[in-house]
Amino acid sequence: MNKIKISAVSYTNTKPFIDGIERSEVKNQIDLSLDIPSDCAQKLISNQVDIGLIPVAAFPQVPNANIIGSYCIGSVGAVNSVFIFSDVPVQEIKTLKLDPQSRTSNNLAKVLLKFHFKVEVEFVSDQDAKTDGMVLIGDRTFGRKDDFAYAYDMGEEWMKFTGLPFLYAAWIANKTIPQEFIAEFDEALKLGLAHRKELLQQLPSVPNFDLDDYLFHKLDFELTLEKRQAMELFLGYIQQL
Ligand SMILES: C=C(O[C@@H]1C=C(C(=O)O)C=C[C@H]1O)C(=O)O
Repeated sequence: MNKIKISAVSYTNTKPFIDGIERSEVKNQIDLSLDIPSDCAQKLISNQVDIGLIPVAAFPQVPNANIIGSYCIGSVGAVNSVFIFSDVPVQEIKTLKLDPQSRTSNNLAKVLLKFHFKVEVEFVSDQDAKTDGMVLIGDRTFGRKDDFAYAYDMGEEWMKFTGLPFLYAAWIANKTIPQEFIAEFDEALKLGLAHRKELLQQLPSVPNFDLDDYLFHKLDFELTLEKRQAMELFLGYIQQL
């Protein structure tokens, strides 16, 4: 049987899932690659993989997109790894650098600035540009909050804006995947989440960052109905940008 090709996020947020796959027989049915989120999305869009843990902002670009399983990368309020870092208060931001590794959080920044903070901002892709602030996601944000005058946690701001949790990335397929495989894959993800304590013992500690709190309390991996509603709402806002 051909292996199912999967691209997953290469950040710490996905390590419990990878650990669960490694612990399970299902790994023998998978050809796994770890990529930055923007590449996970690109690989799924261009059919280089069958399933990706991809930024939900890219969902509309995926042919035959369907969410599989019961797990995701989400948060209920603050997530502590998706930020707008800035030198000035948000109301004074005029220019903002986007994160080339992101698809969801770049759009989330645009949505929050326009509809929640109600400020008009110019968005810049050039990483060398001098701007009032920047979007930064993933491990590169760990312990960085104090390096900037202002740090806005976008999971927290989204919750203030909508009263909903947020869905950053979901396991999305670009074709019909056999139900039997999905069930086995989902069990592996569940197993990985159940072994987070052991995983934490293997991970090197990060200065000024509480990894235990991050993997147990900030990230929320359950793909709930509310998170799906948040995704629908978010995609609707993106269309109004
Ligand atoms: C919580 C996070 O969620 C992520 C944010 C993503 C994005 O902005 O496109 C994509 C995948 C997730 O890794 C994070 O990376 O810190």
